[in-house]
Amino acid sequence: MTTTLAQHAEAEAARSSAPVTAIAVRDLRMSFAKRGGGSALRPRVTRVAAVDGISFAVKKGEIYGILGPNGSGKSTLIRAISTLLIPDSGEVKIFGLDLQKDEAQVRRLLNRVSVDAAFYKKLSPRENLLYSAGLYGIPRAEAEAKSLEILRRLGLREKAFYEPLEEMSRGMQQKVAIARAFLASPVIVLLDEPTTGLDPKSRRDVQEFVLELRDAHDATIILTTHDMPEAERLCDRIAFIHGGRFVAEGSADELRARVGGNATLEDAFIQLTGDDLHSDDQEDT
Ligand SMILES: Nc1ncnc2c1ncn2[C@@H]1O[C@H](COP(=O)(O)OP(=O)(O)OP(=O)(O)O)[C@@H](O)[C@H]1O
Repeated sequence: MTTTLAQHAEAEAARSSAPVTAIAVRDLRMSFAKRGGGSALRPRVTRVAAVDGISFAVKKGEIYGILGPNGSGKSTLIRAISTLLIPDSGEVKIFGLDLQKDEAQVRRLLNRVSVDAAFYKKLSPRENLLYSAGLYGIPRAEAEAKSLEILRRLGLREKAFYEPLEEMSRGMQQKVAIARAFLASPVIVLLDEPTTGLDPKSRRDVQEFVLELRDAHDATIILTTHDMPEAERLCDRIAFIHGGRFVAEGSADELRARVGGNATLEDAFIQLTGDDLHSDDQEDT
């Protein structure tokens, strides 16, 4: 069997004892055209910078959190890293592979979970997961056992495994999306607000599952959230994003220390961004 570029990059990473950079993002920029003002015949179109020159690096096995309010650019950043959007400029490297030049290789290393996950809604979680497993080349019996184990672990009752997805709540569908992302034991997982809309018990199930997976499989994870306790609990390092820019980066302790005293992470966010995480979204600011 020939060694792919990606396998080679991973093997190189495993050989070295120094922390390996899994994801390196350099000066990434992404803007969208937005209509506003002008007349009905001649609407004014302006460009809105959703991601405005972001650079950061994530080490192999790290859980890196991106914390910011609605409209701050989290999803756009995740979509650009997962090859769903082509950025205006900048560079993303995954284990040294270039996102655009080596797209096919990179795609095999990445898995993204978001609330807008695409499924065959008339089919059950079992059918959807077995279909995806087939695409990953996982044998059917193994896929069936693994899917069931992950869904149980995420607190989904077994009966739901066989019911059409369209009859399930959004939270349950979210768990199926998470199960699918972890089915193939991916090297890098991009979790776009994985617990938004989940009840407290489900949120905890998902958080514990994410921690276990990182510990058991050394997966590298980027996670976006607006939940402070979630960021503190899961993330080795956190970046505060505001208006498409990273305003601060560090461990939760480091971010709190930058503000001083007995500051909470929320205090740190407010002071460092000059904004409140729970204020109205940033889309029109
Ligand atoms: N497809 C698009 N077309 C036009 N504008 C977009 C598009 N996607 C995002 N935007 C704009 O880019 C900015 C950032 O949006 P983005 O969805 O990345 O924010 P977010 O931090 O993920 O928000 P949320 O927490 O609500 O998911 C917003 O101003 C948004 O309106």
